[in-house]
Amino acid sequence: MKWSEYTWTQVEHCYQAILEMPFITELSAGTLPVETFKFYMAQDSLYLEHFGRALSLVGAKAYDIQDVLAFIRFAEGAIVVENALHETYFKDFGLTDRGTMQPACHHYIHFLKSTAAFDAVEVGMAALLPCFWIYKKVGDHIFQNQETVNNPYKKWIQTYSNEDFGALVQQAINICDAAAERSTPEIRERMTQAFITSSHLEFDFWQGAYHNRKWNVF
Ligand SMILES: Cc1ncc(CO)c(N)n1
Repeated sequence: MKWSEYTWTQVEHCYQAILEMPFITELSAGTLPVETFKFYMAQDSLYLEHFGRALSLVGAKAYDIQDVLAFIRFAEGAIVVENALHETYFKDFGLTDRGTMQPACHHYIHFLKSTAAFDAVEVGMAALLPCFWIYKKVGDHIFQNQETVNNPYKKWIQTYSNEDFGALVQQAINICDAAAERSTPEIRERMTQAFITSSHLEFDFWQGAYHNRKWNVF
């Protein structure tokens, strides 16, 4: 069994729970409050910028030159999506200031950056994989179960259910499988743990947005 196949079985429950989260079901139905989506979008803009930085760092550490190239392209892609958020979604939803990182985003990004910086490169790759894979699966799920014609969040759904994103996701999975294959059982276990942690943090990112979770103000 491939590392990715085994590891996915470890997050299947988390993934099923994500599909049932109010953020996801309401986004899918088009009934998610606009203020909730705006909070999510502002946080996601910050997320994507720093996700791009973490991808670049893993790219710089990769052994295989093709993997270096792939991660640099992923990083570019994350920053291009961030720009698209700013150019279109922010304007569509009347958002001007993205503000500062709130707890869920802060936790996730700092986990990604510290894993990318301090752990083995394979573990960094595995930590970054749910950002691709879970979004693709959630995007496809929402796309297939859509009932609303004029969903205000249609563009978001298209971003993650389209085939171009699907190809990138498959490439990221393949790179992780090849890296796992070349590594040791100990590293593979750390890869799995990092993948599980990031999957939980994906859940928490949506949960934090749904509940408008912010730092205390003193
Ligand atoms: C929190 C989060 N994870 C993954 C993606 C997709 O790359 C995103 N836009 N935001």
